[in-house]
Amino acid sequence: MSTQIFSLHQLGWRPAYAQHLTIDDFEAGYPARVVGVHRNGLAVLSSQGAALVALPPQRAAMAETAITVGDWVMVEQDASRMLRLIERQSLIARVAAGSDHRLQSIAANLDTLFIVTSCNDDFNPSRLERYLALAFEAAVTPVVILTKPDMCADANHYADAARQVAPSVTLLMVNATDATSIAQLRPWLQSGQTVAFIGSSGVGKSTLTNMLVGDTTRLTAAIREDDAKGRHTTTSREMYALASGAWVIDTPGMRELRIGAASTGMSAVFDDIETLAAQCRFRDCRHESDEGCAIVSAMADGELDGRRFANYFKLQREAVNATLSTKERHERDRQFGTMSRTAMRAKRDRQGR
Ligand SMILES: Nc1nc2c(ncn2[C@@H]2O[C@H](COP(=O)(O)OP(=O)(O)OP(=O)(O)O)[C@@H](O)[C@H]2O)c(=O)[nH]1
Ligand SMILES: [Zn+2]
Repeated sequence: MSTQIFSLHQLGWRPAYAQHLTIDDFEAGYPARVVGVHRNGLAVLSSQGAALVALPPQRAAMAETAITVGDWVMVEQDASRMLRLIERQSLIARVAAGSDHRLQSIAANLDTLFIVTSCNDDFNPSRLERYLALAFEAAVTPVVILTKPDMCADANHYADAARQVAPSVTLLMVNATDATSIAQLRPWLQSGQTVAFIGSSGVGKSTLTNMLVGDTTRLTAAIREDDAKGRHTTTSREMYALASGAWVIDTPGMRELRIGAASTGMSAVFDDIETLAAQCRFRDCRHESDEGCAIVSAMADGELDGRRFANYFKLQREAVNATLSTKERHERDRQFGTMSRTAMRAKRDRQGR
């Protein structure tokens, strides 16, 4: 079991968390940060050290969706049992696979989301927009990292394209294999800061984190702890400390993110398009013909990239889908089913069968 003890401040505690707690809360328990979520409880770190705490019975069933890595919880004094979840400052969630489109928590209380892409074929403005919308929706500050500038003849071409997509977002060009270059990340990696890396396979996320972990013992290593019945259990952590004192959240869920109901995030990334849409002559403009449509006219003038508008449309559709209730989705699927059956019948009729 890890013996390192962190202060609340080192663990990322902020005064804002205390605003939602009462004196009674502090008398009953103490705050702890969730570093792993398991079927039999939560792996937490607090100023008392590492522990595996049980979930209250009503929480256990919904633990996987309700509490996530990075969360702050109150733990009962002496009982190793979670009392309550402390209100989050930010939350990355995704639409769960399956038909009910539940929102599933992935990572909580992040300060920065590093969006990693490379100066090569991986670079894709639409994917960048998707990740940016996700960060803004989660209330996390995005920072774009362009890796492999050393392997490309014209890295500035990629940097310009990234700036065009997100003029107000910080962009760093980082050779992930070079410690001097990685030092550019320092302002976001101060003690108690929590970050995550997102991006396609092979863009350099592990290279970056491995370099940043430095000499300290990597805390992702499984730790052995006694569970409530005195048995040894092995728990793995999905949040670990960097040499600088910052925390990295690295959960499997981070690698499979789809956008959810992201209206705030969409507005932050596509404010240019939403401003244009407000100038269309008709309030319900579908932006398809040039009759008083500010968007069609901006595309014709070359002021708005057709690719960007198409991606806005696509993400918007995904976001709407995510907010439909199961009943509405069934109704839509049923209508679609009727439509395709009618089409099939028409086709058979035409073929004289
Ligand atoms: N020259 C150079 N090589 C890099 C850079 N960033 C990453 N690489 C190399 O690219 C390869 C893939 O990097 P990884 O760190 O494994 O990529 P990843 O994003 O963690 O990939 P997954 O684990 O599959 O998600 C490794 O061989 C790295 O050494 C860079 O900035 N410059
Ligand atoms: Zn329009």
